[in-house]
Amino acid sequence: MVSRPDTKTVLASLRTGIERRNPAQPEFHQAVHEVLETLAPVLAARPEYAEPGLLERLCEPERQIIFRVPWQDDRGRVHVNRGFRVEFNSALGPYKGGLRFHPSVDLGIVKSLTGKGRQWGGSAIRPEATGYGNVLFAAAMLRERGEDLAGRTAVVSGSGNVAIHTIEKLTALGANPLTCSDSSGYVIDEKGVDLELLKQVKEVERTRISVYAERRGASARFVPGGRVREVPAGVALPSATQNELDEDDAAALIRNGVKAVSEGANMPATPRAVELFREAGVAFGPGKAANAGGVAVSALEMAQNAARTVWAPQRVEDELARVMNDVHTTCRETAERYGAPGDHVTGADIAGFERVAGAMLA
Ligand SMILES: NC(=O)c1ccc[n+]([C@@H]2O[C@H](COP(=O)([O-])OP(=O)(O)OC[C@H]3O[C@@H](n4cnc5c(N)ncnc54)[C@H](O)[C@@H]3O)[C@@H](O)[C@H]2O)c1
Repeated sequence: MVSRPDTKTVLASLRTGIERRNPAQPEFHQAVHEVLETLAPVLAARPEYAEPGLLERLCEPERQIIFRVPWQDDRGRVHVNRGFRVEFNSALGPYKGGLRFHPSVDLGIVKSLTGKGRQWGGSAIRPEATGYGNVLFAAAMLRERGEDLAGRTAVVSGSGNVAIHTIEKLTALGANPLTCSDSSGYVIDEKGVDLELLKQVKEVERTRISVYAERRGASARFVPGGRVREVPAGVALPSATQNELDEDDAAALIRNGVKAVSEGANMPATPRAVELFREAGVAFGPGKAANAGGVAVSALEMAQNAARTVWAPQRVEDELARVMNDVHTTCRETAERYGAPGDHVTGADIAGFERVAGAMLA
């Protein structure tokens, strides 16, 4: 009789194979590793998932396209960059995507982003929804523990699309966002970030975040090269870029009593930082669930287009709130079902996996 290798051995050999086949793609390795780690209980409970090469297929994109992006700078010089499109898995229907323009972009980063099933939303990205949705997810995690977002201080990193709308929603729900940042450092504003001034500096004038502090007056100061972890707060919403929050940041946030951390950016917390939050019992919202608001509103937009109707903004916001609550409930219930109550990382990974794996097997 041939004995089956145990789940741990299957996952370890899969991981080694993926690293060998995809060299020099650390973000992709990180994304795969994070998910595989949480799948052990579902593979042990449902051996059929391990049989038909399902995991191997899930970890290999259906198609990858690398293409030329010529562009002209302000002096009229032409540059040639590379673009990447990764179509990972269409088992649940059409691919969903976004656009990222950044010097760090390569194939490994693109492979680590973008895949969300229909239960998380749908196709492209709408501006306010990712930040709004992340705040709603953080609020749901706090509610689950009998706590409230209103009245809490928050640290937000970044000052782009996600950060700005995160700050807007925090303020609307009665929390106090104290910080925003860019790659030059961060601003702390004791009175709470002034959204209009931030938009003027970043969206209109497109200048450095230090200009915000120069104009804001006594309540704000700019900390060059600093990291928002230095600021004590009840909630942290990293909303800038991948791997911006490392284990030292996590330790400082935990020491300062953070209650909830929710990822607005994709993979902003390093694996070790996530581990520390989970060990410390901090409510942690993984980006694959917490920042799904953008794709959710895109799906709502498609529904309106198909019905040739336009919903009032409030209706879209109400729908977004419903979707984010559903995403949170799915994470919570799945985590409970697999013996990890309160662990939204496990809940999000297993719920997403079950959905895609089920469709592929069918
Ligand atoms: N826009 C969306 O709807 C959406 C949806 C899901 C996930 N995301 C993810 O959220 C993140 C932010 O997206 P965005 O649309 O706001 O991008 P953006 O380009 O509008 O903003 C990024 C911000 O991060 C800042 N930043 C970059 N590197 C930094 C660093 N090292 N330290 C501090 N600040 C830094 C930039 O100055 C900028 O303000 C990305 O990881 C993106 O993939 C965005």
